[in-house]
Amino acid sequence: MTHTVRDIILLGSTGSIGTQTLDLVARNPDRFRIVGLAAGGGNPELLAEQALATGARTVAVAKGSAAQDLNLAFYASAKKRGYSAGEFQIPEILAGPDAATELAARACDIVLNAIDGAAGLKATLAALDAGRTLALANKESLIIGGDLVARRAKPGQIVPVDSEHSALAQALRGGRAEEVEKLIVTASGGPFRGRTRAEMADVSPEQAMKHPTWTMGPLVTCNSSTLVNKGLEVIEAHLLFDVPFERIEVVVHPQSIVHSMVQFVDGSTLAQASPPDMRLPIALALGWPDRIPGAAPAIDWTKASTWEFFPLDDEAFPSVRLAKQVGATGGTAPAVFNGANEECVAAFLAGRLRFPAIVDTIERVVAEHAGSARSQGGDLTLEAVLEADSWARTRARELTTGGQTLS
Ligand SMILES: NC(=O)C1=CN([C@@H]2O[C@H](COP(=O)(O)OP(=O)(O)OC[C@H]3O[C@@H](n4cnc5c(N)ncnc54)[C@H](OP(=O)(O)O)[C@@H]3O)[C@@H](O)[C@H]2O)C=CC1
Ligand SMILES: CC(=O)[C@@H](O)[C@H](O)COP(=O)(O)O
Ligand SMILES: [Mn+2]
Repeated sequence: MTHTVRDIILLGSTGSIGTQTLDLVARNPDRFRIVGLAAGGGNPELLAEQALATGARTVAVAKGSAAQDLNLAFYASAKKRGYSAGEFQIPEILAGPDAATELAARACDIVLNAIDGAAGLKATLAALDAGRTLALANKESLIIGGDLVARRAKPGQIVPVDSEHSALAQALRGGRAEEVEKLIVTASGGPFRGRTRAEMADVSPEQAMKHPTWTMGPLVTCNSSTLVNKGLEVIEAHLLFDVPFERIEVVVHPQSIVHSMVQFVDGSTLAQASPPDMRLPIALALGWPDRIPGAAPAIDWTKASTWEFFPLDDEAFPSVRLAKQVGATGGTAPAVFNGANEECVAAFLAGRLRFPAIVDTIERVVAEHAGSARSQGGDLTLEAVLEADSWARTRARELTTGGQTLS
């Protein structure tokens, strides 16, 4: 069966999701073509190599100073490939903090946003405003943008890449919206599953980076160790599928084979199960609603296996409860939650903050925000979200430096 080739602009191409996406695209040239790549500028050699390998027309790099490195890297890569001068095309280079946003609005069929953190927000808005299908891995942009993002998206314009939300979207195909009883979001439980708060007091960044089942970028990996990732994912599920928070539950599933489930009013639960491999949800998002044959290995049912499910330990991991409160508050509260988290994760990974202080600080910054004028309602604007994000980062920094480090 022939397919129309879909042109893709990939934001965050040098990262974990980005590189897995390029692997998938390379294996399906009859379906997908890369027309644009964006990265931060931390790895110009890899970005140049990717651009030459894909023939991307345009390359965007956030660090303005990286443009020169990129140019040099293109020629070095071309030389390494044995290309003569006329054999390769130097792509257009966009450089600066808004380069990815400019690229996201360029002609294509799909923008896959795989930037990490709040930095992906403007590009998400630009892709939606340009009418592109947005394959969304950058969960933070939806979560902090909330209604600002949701009201710019046409029905079906945002397709989830996040494994749990891809699973939920698949299971939701099994019934009508009014037949949904609840969403069950699964969590690996992270590297510290089973520990008490006291037993996590002195864990190191290296320990937090040892995710039990997934290999991911540093921010989402640290967020999985505090369960902040799961809290973010509950808000993401609420925004994507319009299910109230009280009907979204988290269950710990250490094997990370069931990627989430939908329970219907008749008592039936539909689950999506596959070995933990992000190429499957990436492929489904790019091919939606079609499935891409061979996207990732399936479960080997000839082998014995055990799947476990446990209730979440809210005492040891309060971030999910906090995220639900923040999500229900809405407005700029999610931006404050996420901004404080990104600041504290950076401090923890740099060895400047103890692990328990990540969620403790988020809790305190969120509480201060709730009591301040800035959290008033009304139509959310980009300026208000960015201001709340910046305030939260500053406040988190103040609380965790100058001897005020929380327990
Ligand atoms: N990794 C995974 O398995 C999963 C990830 N996600 C989500 O997907 C997103 C990406 O995660 P992951 O791939 O792990 O992250 P990584 O840290 O591995 O990669 C982040 C990518 O974003 C680029 N980047 C950072 N800032 C900018 C910017 N301002 N403009 C353009 N590019 C930028 C980085 O470029 P550079 O290399 O130059 O710094 C890098 O290519 C996150 O939101 C994460 O929560 C969701 C589910 C699973
Ligand atoms: C693969 C993916 O979607 C990640 O968000 C993953 O879910 C993180 O694992 P946790 O379940 O430990 O948060
Ligand atoms: Mn996930």
